Amino acid sequence: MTTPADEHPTILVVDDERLNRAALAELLGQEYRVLLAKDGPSALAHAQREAQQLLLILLDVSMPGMSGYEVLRALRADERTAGIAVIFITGQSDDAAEEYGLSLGAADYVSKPVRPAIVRVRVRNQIHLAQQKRTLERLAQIDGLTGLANRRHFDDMLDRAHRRSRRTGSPLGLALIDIDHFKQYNDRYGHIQGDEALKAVARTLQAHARRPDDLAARFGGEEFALLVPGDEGLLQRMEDFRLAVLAQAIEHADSSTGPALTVSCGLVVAQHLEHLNTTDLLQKADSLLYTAKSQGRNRTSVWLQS
Ligand SMILES: Nc1nc2c(ncn2[C@@H]2O[C@H](COP(=O)(O)OP(=O)(O)OP(=O)(O)O)[C@@H](O)[C@H]2O)c(=O)[nH]1
Repeated sequence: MTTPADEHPTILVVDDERLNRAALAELLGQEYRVLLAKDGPSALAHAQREAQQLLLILLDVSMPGMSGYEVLRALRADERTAGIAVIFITGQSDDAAEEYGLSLGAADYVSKPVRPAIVRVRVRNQIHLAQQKRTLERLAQIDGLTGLANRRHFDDMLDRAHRRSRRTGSPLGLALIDIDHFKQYNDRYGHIQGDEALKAVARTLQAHARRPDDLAARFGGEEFALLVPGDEGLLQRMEDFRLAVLAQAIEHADSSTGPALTVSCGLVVAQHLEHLNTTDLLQKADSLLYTAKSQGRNRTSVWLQS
């Protein structure tokens, strides 16, 4: 599995001395994309903007204004930048300073004047570790069977989207989706074929999660979820998705709903989230899903908050 950070590992060099920045850029520029910052505030701005690509920061300790220690503390306090590895570069060579830097969470420590070969190896080691960490983080968010986001990741993203919508007043769309008569499907065609049907529905759902902030997830068993910050056309999209599953014509001879595999959906679009927490939203979507099931399945039940 590759991520943007694997293809373009990015390093940020932060040093108030132009010559030091230039030397490190030259040393590392062949292997990495190197960004430069001359002080703490611009380092933080770079880190926030490039958090997806940025794997490592080489951080000078002594800088006017904001010290490297303060920069590291600010990085750790922001969830977007908290996981970025930092190597301190410093002219101070006493043990206490080194111990202090490492205790703040720096991955490594390099003394000035820098020895190029040593810096190159230390950087390579940290980049390797950072890439492994990102891969594990990605794997921990993915459902192994379908490749969609798993329940844990979905819960995190729902939480985040809910906070954002509360703050901005923008709508939040949430759909829960359940395959109809899936027990009978497994009973007739077997569990392996059942897994293939789950994967087919997952692919169709993913194809309908088009915008960068949309999230298609496996909610559990034969249930899926779609999270859509904003509400642009969500109802239409759910209907398109439901009909696309039907159009795949996956034979389901034991379904009382029809000859092909179908899904039922419960859809909520909420805007005033002061009195609706994430559990309320999920419960609402779940009860709408139940309504869709009890009204005959292969349909979408909707609640649009006005
Ligand atoms: N093949 C396969 N089946 C699964 C998986 N996870 C859950 N299931 C099956 O999904 C079925 C869910 O059955 P029920 O909850 O009774 O629901 P249903 O038969 O779809 O009935 P309705 O929801 O009322 O239409 C069970 O038979 C589970 O074994 C999985 O990963 N693979």
